[in-house]
Amino acid sequence: MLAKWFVRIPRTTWQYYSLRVPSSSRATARAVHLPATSSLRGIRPTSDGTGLVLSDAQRKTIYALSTPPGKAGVAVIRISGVDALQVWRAVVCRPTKGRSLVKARIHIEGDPEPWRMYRCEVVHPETQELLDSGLAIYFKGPKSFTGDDTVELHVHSGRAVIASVLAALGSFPTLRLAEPGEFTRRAFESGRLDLTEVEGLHDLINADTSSQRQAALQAAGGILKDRFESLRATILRSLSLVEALIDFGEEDVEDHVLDEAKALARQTYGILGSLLSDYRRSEIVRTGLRVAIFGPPNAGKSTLLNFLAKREAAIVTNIPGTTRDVLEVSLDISGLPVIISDTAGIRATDDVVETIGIKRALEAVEKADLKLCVIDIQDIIGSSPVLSPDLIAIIRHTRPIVLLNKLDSATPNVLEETELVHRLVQEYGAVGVWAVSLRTGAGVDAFLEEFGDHLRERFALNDGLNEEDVPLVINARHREHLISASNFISAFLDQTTASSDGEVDLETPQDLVLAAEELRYAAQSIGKITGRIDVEDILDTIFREFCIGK
Ligand SMILES: Nc1nc2c(ncn2[C@@H]2O[C@H](COP(=O)(O)OP(=O)(O)OP(=O)(O)O)[C@@H](O)[C@H]2O)c(=O)[nH]1
Ligand SMILES: [K+]
Ligand SMILES: [Mg+2]
Repeated sequence: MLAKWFVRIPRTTWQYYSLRVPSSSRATARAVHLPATSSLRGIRPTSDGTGLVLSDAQRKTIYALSTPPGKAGVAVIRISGVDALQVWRAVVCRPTKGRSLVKARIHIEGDPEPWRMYRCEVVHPETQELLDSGLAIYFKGPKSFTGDDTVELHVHSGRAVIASVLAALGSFPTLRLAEPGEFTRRAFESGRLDLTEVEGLHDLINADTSSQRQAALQAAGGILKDRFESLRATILRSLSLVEALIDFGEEDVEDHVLDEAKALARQTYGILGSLLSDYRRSEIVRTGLRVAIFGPPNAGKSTLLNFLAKREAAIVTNIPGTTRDVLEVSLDISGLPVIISDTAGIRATDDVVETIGIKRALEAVEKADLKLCVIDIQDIIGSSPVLSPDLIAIIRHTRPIVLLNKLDSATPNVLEETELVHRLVQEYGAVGVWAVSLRTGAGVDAFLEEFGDHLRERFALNDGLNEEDVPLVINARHREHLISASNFISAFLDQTTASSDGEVDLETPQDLVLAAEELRYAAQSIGKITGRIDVEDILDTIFREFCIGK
């Protein structure tokens, strides 16, 4: 059981440190000595955002395979915690020439130099049996990923080798297998990473496309953290001005103090607004851009999907009305994650199933970030073009990119003489028209290249996400706290803004105290994003999503 006790060290009238420590004597000693030490390792803020918690999980040494299980060149096994060095002393031996499995092993003299790779043999700590030969490295805390002493064993990645090394580590009574994400959790708890960096790391491991990788690197590298911390600092500066007014009264503080506090709040409010308005773009980078393919039957919509997916994802036949349901495929187009859906051809029909399919097609088009209308080029050539009024109405409404397919069936300069092409853009509002043959591949490369550029341009997803002025990629959790911070700041501004008679409605100091409270809550909301404010309830969710060994 954890005995909770708190050491409160007053800082200002409203800030204090508190410590919650386990009841073991060692932890107690650390807690008692804490104020005198400069290092705050293993300590993080408490729920009120002003104190610090000493993590009890910090004690146990954990180990796990950090590379995917299975046959490969190298497997990395990580051991992290106070006993890491002890593990090294017991299992890491000097490489020897004769490969006898049973002969006495020579342990490396003295302790390893940190951050240096050693060629070694890995042996069982009790039987001294040779398990594998490989490499070992010792990271001395706090300069390690977790912040604790860490040893990495690089062995051959075979099931039996990995199993024997893990079993050997399991024979240490003080070691236990790490839970999913536990190494990262310790990095967070020791203050090496904040929550946005943890999330960035998670996204980096799961990044499939280059834009996801860039956004994840941005977060993992602390850019999000820095921006959020600076927002929080601005709110706190505003708050300290209001606090000064409260503490010293209007007579002793210069006139413009409240104005200055409000200007800072307004500035923050603006930044929050632009972060939030950019959320859809963030979502696109994180989860993918939705593109819907639609058009008349038999235009080659499913052929296009298969072409993009590089596999036979959808059924293609020359029978109009082949596709009935919406079919979704995740793709990487020019480094962007794209979820592309193929839909039923739009036409008037009595078929019940097809009718439902067409309804779903229209819904998918409505939902999509980008609409791609595929039309058989034959349908628009000649004196009597056959685009249905329904389809024209949908084009007008959705402003799609139009792909004229089956160029192979037309004469090369067909587009110049086709009036409808010009009308598609000028009258119906298509954002672009390309002509291709999905059968011969003519025009397809040019289309894909320009399509990729179009996506990047339209959603401001240019290369160089790490540049200062590039918008940040935020996730749903960040968004929630940004919204509440924005609401609190707006409430503060309301409460301190001149009423209709031109007088600021702050009759009593009490009013100012209440307004200040809004700023305090706003700062707390931002603090929750970085994990500066204790967010115990969501930690489990975040770390559970990691794999074991990370
Ligand atoms: N000549 C020619 N035929 C093509 C081309 N692209 C596709 N087709 C053919 O057109 C027919 C219809 O293709 P699909 O991909 O099934 O068309 P769809 O738009 O998905 O049709 P539905 O699902 O029925 O609405 C098939 O026979 C394809 O082989 C092309 O560029 N040139
Ligand atoms: K078809
Ligand atoms: Mg189809």
